[in-house]
Amino acid sequence: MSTVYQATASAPVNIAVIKYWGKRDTKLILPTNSSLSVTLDQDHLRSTTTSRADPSFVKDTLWLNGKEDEIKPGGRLATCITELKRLRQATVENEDPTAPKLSTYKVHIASYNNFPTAAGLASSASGFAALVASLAQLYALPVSPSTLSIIARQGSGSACRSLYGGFVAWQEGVHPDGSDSLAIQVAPQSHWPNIHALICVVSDDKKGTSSTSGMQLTVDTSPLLQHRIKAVVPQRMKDISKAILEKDFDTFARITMADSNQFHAVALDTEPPIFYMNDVSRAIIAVVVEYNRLSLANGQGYKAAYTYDAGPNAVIYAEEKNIKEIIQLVVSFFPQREGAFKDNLGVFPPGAEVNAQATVPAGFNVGVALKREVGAVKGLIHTRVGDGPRALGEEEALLGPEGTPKILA
Ligand SMILES: Nc1ncnc2c1ncn2[C@@H]1O[C@H](COP(=O)(O)OP(=O)(O)OP(=O)(O)O)[C@@H](O)[C@H]1O
Ligand SMILES: C[C@@](O)(CCOP(=O)(O)OP(=O)(O)O)CC(=O)O
Repeated sequence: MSTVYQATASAPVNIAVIKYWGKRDTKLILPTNSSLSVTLDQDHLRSTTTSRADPSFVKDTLWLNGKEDEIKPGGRLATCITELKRLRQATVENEDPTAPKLSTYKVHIASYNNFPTAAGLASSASGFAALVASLAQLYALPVSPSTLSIIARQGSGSACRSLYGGFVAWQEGVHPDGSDSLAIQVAPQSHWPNIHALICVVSDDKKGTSSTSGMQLTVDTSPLLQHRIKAVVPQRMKDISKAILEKDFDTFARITMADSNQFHAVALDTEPPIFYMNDVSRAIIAVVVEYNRLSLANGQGYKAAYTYDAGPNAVIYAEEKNIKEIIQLVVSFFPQREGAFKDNLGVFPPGAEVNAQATVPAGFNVGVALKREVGAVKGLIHTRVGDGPRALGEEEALLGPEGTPKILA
């Protein structure tokens, strides 16, 4: 029997606290500013990808969630695959003439997201990171995650940050070829493991204006973006990195919310204007603002930080010690359908009905938002900071013996 060259990896989602919005080079995906994110725990949200190289395959093929996804020549997927084959040849095959020439074989790739694709839950980030991680493993590339991040970046900018766990910066870089536009780890998951996240799924529909087209419209038309790039982001990158290293949640929260607000302000400053948040998003902001007001009045500083990407879903970052109170508060305004809250981290007693846990802290002004109907927030995902891509065993492989997906859509 001939050798099967196959590898499986999973990769996490990341949610930025300093937002990437704008490219200076659209082909290489070079950003107009640096950004910084928290990698979320792939025990809860992940993309898993299996890659196989075989001389009998006739074309590079990708199945996403069991359905074939076209690999357009010159497109983002093709670029990532080509770059990884090039790296295999340069760093392995040219060094060791006995190494199998995997770079000359076509690949079959099967990937699965355990959450909705293209719904503003950063599936492109975990998806391209898992693709790059699985091919890097298949090709036994002797390179760092930062080097791999340069390739993932060319799949989707935000994907470069999912090559590391913990707290991750994407340095914008200065070289026109993009060789220094890469991800670095500011701090590992273990540095501040009690950073938790509550994802409030306001909508899991495919969004109206994609990040890719939206950000280019902003680059082309928004005067406010120029101010953001020059005068705001550089200082925020320094300040939030320091806050992370010092585990200073108060500063972390203040900068996170200010940066989300400014990202949505530059979207609004675009011609024609782009709106990603809706009334439910804004009501969640009102609840978090009041929660922090109360906490500040009690001398406890900020206890929750909201952030929104290119869609209406909220991510609320908080320290573990406050997350139960925050979930109880959120369900007071946004009651959940049965089963819509997954108690991934065991906040409530087993079998507890989450709506029955609803309560607001003493002194909280409930007039800041209206209580919504069940399902206005479709789901709540409680997760936390997590690790970087994982190599998985054969039992987790998504390709069957023939090199086609085990599960079809
Ligand atoms: N597991 C995967 N493997 C390869 N590509 C993927 C994977 N998951 C998603 N993608 C790619 O990412 C695209 C979705 O990206 P898009 O930016 O529209 O949505 P999103 O990532 O959910 O939102 P955002 O990046 O704005 O937070 C998919 O159409 C597909 O091309
Ligand atoms: C709002 C954001 O989530 C934008 C993400 O944009 P993408 O990485 O999806 O864009 P492309 O590079 O064109 O694929 C902010 C962020 O993640 O930093």
